Amino acid sequence: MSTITANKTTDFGHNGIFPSNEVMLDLKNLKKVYPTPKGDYVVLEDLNLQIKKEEFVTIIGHSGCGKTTMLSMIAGLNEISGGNISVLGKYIKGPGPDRGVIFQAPSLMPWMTSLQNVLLGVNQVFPHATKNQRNDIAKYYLQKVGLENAFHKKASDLSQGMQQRVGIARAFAIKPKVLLLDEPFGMLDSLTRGELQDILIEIWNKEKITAVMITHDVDEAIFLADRVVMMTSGPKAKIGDILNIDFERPRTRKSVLEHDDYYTYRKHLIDFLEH
Ligand SMILES: Nc1ncnc2c1ncn2[C@@H]1O[C@H](COP(=O)(O)OP(=O)(O)OP(=O)(O)O)[C@@H](O)[C@H]1O
Repeated sequence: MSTITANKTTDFGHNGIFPSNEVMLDLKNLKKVYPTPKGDYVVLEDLNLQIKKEEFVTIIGHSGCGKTTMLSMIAGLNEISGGNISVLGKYIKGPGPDRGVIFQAPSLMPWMTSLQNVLLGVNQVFPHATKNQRNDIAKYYLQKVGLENAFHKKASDLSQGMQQRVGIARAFAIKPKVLLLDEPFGMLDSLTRGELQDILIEIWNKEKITAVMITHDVDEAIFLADRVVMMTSGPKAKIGDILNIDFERPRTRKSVLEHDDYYTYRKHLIDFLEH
């Protein structure tokens, strides 16, 4: 039986917890202030987090604590008010192809086909590849998400689950170093959700990229993650606690549910959220 290793990140200090050559993503003393009519609102303050290469990290925390704010800052879509974020030791200065994003709603171009939607990113990131090569990349990832029969279907004709599959294919097809996922399965029924979790893990495992995913679902957080990061409630939210999930991979839902530590992990996360 493995043991629970829950580390308080407040003990980590600012020099990091992992050797620098193992770190993919480094958030140092991160701060975010939103100006509001009532004055400045400090959402995040002194937030420190390191994420290792090829790690799958899930983020949980109360609604409104600042999870999306943090993720959008990593994506380079939201300005940093203080501190810094680096990818492989380089400070980020805006969005870039090294970071792919999957949102809750995939925001596809509704009049374009699945293939055309995936090609939008591929064409930008691989401008020197031939048209055939770019088509092959886009089709490869569409096949991976089970859309081999829907290359030429318009996005507006696809179900929500299929649209999210296109969103996943689109994000992987630009071959990012880091994949950022903001509640990607939040709007889906549980069966589709399970299927897409399996697809996500399969491609993540094959591509060896780093994944950071926000979820409100404690079971999803445990099933997918190497570590579950818990954010404190705002204002001035930071990392409150981190839980290492020591289950072997590949995992099945059954093996996870039957594991001796499953309910201990679950209780740890629920206790954190309830206090
Ligand atoms: N552009 C903005 N201007 C002012 N306040 C904002 C802005 N964006 C977000 N906020 C506020 O910042 C806080 C954090 O929002 P954020 O969306 O990051 O939280 P969250 O943890 O992702 O929430 P949820 O789990 O509900 O998605 C909230 O109080 C929100 O109202």
